[in-house]
Amino acid sequence: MTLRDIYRKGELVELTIADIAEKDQCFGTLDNGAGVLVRGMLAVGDRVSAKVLKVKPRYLEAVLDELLEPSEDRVEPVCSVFGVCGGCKWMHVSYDAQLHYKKKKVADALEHIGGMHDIAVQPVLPAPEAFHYRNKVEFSCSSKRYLLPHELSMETLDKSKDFALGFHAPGNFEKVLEIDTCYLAKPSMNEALSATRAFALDRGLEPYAARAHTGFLRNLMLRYSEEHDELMVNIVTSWYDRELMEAYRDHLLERMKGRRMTIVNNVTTRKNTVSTGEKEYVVYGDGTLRERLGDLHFRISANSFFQTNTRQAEALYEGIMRMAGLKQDDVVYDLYCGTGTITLYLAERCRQAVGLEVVESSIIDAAENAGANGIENAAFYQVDLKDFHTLVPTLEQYGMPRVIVTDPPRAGMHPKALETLLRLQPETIVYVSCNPANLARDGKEIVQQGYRLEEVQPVDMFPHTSHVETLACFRRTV
Ligand SMILES: C[S@@+](CC[C@H](N)C(=O)[O-])C[C@H]1O[C@@H](n2cnc3c(N)ncnc32)[C@H](O)[C@@H]1O
Repeated sequence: MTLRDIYRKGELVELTIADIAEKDQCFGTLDNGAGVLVRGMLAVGDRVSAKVLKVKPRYLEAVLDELLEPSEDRVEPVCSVFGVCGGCKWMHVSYDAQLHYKKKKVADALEHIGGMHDIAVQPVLPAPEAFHYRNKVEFSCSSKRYLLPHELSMETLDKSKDFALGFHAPGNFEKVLEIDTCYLAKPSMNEALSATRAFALDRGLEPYAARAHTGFLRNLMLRYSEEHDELMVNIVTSWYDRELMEAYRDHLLERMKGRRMTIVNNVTTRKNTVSTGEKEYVVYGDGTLRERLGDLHFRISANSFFQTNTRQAEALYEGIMRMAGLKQDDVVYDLYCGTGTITLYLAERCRQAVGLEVVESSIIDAAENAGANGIENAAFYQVDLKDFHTLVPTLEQYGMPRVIVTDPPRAGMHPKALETLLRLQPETIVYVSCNPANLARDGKEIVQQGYRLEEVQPVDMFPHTSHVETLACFRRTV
């Protein structure tokens, strides 16, 4: 008998959740041994009833129908829109349990995808703050409000359902869920959110309609400097209206008296929902923030890349430095260097650091950051790393790198970039990864080319989400 002979779509099954699975799903087995992938806000140890969505040849796909007995790992989520907003998928489990499952995620990927057994993954380095840790949050404005079940019947919402400022409902490019307080954002960001909403509603600002590509107010992007307790408010609109922006400035300054801030207006006519404007107007202050990481100082503009959890970024970078084990005379490459933060950390401890990155504005920021910090032994090159090999002859002027740090985007390294890295045969490779599966895939190749995976240190940059950053140190054995 196959599973298809036993189960039907829509049928309810009862099971205990045994493990986490890909794509924020969980896994469990039925009494007869059949495996079930379950969607929903679940915790390992929950006893649930789940509705079958698909019967696959070897397992079932199901969705949570009812929580029968809660897991001991469960805690009360602090956020009233938890479960609807896609931002914090793990807010209902204790922080200790989150760390445990993040470590397991890394260990499982290394074993099952990377074929690397007996790797001692270190306990996850916890974040110093579990809430209000984000230094950048981006809210969207929409003419279509995503209504919560209890709001659907509220007549008072008739008017305000045509305006929402918050986060996109998961998988919905059009509808936005109103957010009053985001528990990952800094308190001053929540103040700016509510002040902006009040201004927009009072002035009757037309919210952006994604499908029709009409409307004025598109996004509210907020950044925060820990060093100066200063906020950057970046209001993204479809066109520029100077008088209105001046009124917005006065409104924010009045509503948020005593808060240090700078205000910019990015204007974009593009269809996509990215907050990068085609033109930027500085409305108040100088339009940039200053932030410190370790001994280094950075200037951050509205559109530059910067690690989102400032304090934990320092811990991450300290971990990289420890694994890199630099000597005074070393040459080190920093692949996918963004605005050069890691490169500059490295440069302080070696003879020459070289940062490589594809985005031109990031390379310009990186060179400026080097100058502002008085660092002369850091060089930056703009390159798509799949073409890394074409740059190698130019880089020979610095000498061979003993250490290479690589911090690729979620997709991991391009095979040609990895091939070039391995051809350079550095003694040490420090791989910084935001995706354990791709770390395992690339790690497998690195190990096959004569390296030993010596240390794996996961770092929690994003509490209450399932994301985990990992540092992996590979040393050449031949
Ligand atoms: C995870 S971020 C690393 C940022 C930086 N290391 C830091 O700590 O701030 C990945 C970086 O890779 C860059 N990138 C993405 N694809 C690339 C490519 N094909 N070649 C070079 N850089 C790329 C992105 O622009 C981004 O800055």
